[in-house]
Amino acid sequence: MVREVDVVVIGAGPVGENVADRAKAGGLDVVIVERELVGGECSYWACVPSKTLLRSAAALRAAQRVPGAAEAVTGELDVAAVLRRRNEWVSDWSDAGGEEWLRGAGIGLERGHARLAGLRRVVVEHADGSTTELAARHAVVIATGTDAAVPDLPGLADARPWTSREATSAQTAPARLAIIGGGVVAVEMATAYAGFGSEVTVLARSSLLGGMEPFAGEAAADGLRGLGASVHLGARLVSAARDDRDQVVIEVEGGEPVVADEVLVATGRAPRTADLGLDTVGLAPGDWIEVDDTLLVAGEPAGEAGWLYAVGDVNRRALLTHQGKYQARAAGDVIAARAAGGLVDDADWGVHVATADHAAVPQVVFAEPECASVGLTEAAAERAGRRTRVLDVPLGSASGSGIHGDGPGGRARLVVDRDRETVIGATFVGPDIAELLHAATIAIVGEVPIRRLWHAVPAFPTVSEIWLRLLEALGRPDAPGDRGASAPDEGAAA
Ligand SMILES: Cc1cc2nc3c(=O)[nH]c(=O)nc-3n(C[C@H](O)[C@H](O)[C@H](O)COP(=O)(O)OP(=O)(O)OC[C@H]3O[C@@H](n4cnc5c(N)ncnc54)[C@H](O)[C@@H]3O)c2cc1C
Ligand SMILES: NC(=O)c1ccc[n+]([C@@H]2O[C@H](COP(=O)([O-])OP(=O)(O)OC[C@H]3O[C@@H](n4cnc5c(N)ncnc54)[C@H](O)[C@@H]3O)[C@@H](O)[C@H]2O)c1
Repeated sequence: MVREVDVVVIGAGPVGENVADRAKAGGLDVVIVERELVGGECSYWACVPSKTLLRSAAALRAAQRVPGAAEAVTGELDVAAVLRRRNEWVSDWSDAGGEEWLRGAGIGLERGHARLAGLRRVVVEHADGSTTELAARHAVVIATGTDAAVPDLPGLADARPWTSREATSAQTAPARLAIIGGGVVAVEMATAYAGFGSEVTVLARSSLLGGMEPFAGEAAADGLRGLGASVHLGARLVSAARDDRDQVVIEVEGGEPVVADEVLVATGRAPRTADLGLDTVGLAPGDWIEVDDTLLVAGEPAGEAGWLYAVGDVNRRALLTHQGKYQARAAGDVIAARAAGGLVDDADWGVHVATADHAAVPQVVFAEPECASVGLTEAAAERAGRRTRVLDVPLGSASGSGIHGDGPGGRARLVVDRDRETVIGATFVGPDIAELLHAATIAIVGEVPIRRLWHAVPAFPTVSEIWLRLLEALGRPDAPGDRGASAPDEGAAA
């Protein structure tokens, strides 16, 4: 039997859920297909468990930076309590809440593995081997996310490596953890497990946090070392194996082997498209799926344009939950608009496009210290041929930062477009700076002129006064004597 619906969404991660929600709100009849847990990677094996694993030790360190509070911190981190709190946040890996939310929103759920079966058709294979065929009147949306990519290092696959799934769901902390990779997962998991007291060794083939300003990766490396981790940059790995004592032994070119109880592979992601029936619509199985700014799959899949969308991680535009959900809002709304024959607002920054993917993708790495960035780095701006001014100020130049806590202050950078006189990139590195980021995102997306930013007054004494220090470093427009001048701050830390 074929079940006819307006829209079929494949994958009930945060992105699929949001597409379904918007399309439903637009008056369409929607079915979502999920083969594991409603809520996806983010809720159960990524954002939520990783952040709950990190938070307790970060809170402890924050207290230790404030004399008076520091003296009151007399105990050790209670790792078992951290793991219990993580288990609560992931509902012990039950998606009953997600299922209830779908029911409440009036979105149909088919549990099973979905595959495309030609034009606007999807076949769902259920756990008992039975199938359901879905025919979409208007659109099919692929929101299947990504899996961890495991590199082809000799012996690694047989060494039972952890991926982000095992690292975020472990019920005990290994005594020794080796981590291959230097990106966000590697840095955050190294921070979490070092905080638990594991002996952590990071093996990165280059520097850390490659997509950010170099000073962010340097601070993350220093921070990890400060937590007792070993950080090897530029490491060339030869092989990995589990020995007869169940230890993982990783051979490193020109160095001593690294021996650990577990090895986490954190070397990026691969799209979940290998077994999705992509060949039935003329696309290559296993590939990332290219889309336009309305999230429509490029070309004419199965010979007809305008019905197949790919949203979230799977389109590789920005592998972040918030950015995928942003795409999802645009996709759900444009599907409803196209179904109704309504106006499609697909100009840059229109309702139905994900323009910010190109200009302002915010990201916070919950490292020690936190590293947050949005927009272009200095190097990316240069590659894009933009004429820029780059301003750096120490975080401690805002007295709010010093009052917030003692210790290494961190750094803030703005990348300003000289021709347009607007901010096009920002990076903040320091303790508890995550919440500084959204102001920068608004400045970039709003293309707020620098001369107007001078009127956005940060409250004293908040860490946000770092914005004033950055503007002072830039100089006030039309005040020729003021280039780079900095007015005194009441009580700024050195
Ligand atoms: C360790 C880690 C930490 C992270 N932390 C953050 C963070 O702090 N902030 C942030 O913004 N991002 C973070 N991310 C990234 C974030 O997890 C992803 O960007 C996000 O999950 C993508 O959402 P999605 O819905 O596209 O895919 P997913 O969350 O992967 O969901 C896809 C869903 O599709 C289902 N599915 C796949 N194939 C099929 C099929 N054929 N049939 C039926 N169902 C299918 C899957 O079971 C899954 O439920 C983190 C990632 C990792 C690995
Ligand atoms: N706080 C957050 O926002 C957050 C947290 C975790 C993950 N994420 C997202 O999840 C995605 C995946 O994170 P990730 O850390 O796995 O990927 P990543 O792309 O951030 O980093 C991959 C790292 O692995 C290294 N690498 C790649 N191939 C390798 C190989 N063959 N051998 C050795 N090293 C290799 C790269 O040099 C890089 O350092 C990211 O895009 C990130 O945006 C976000």
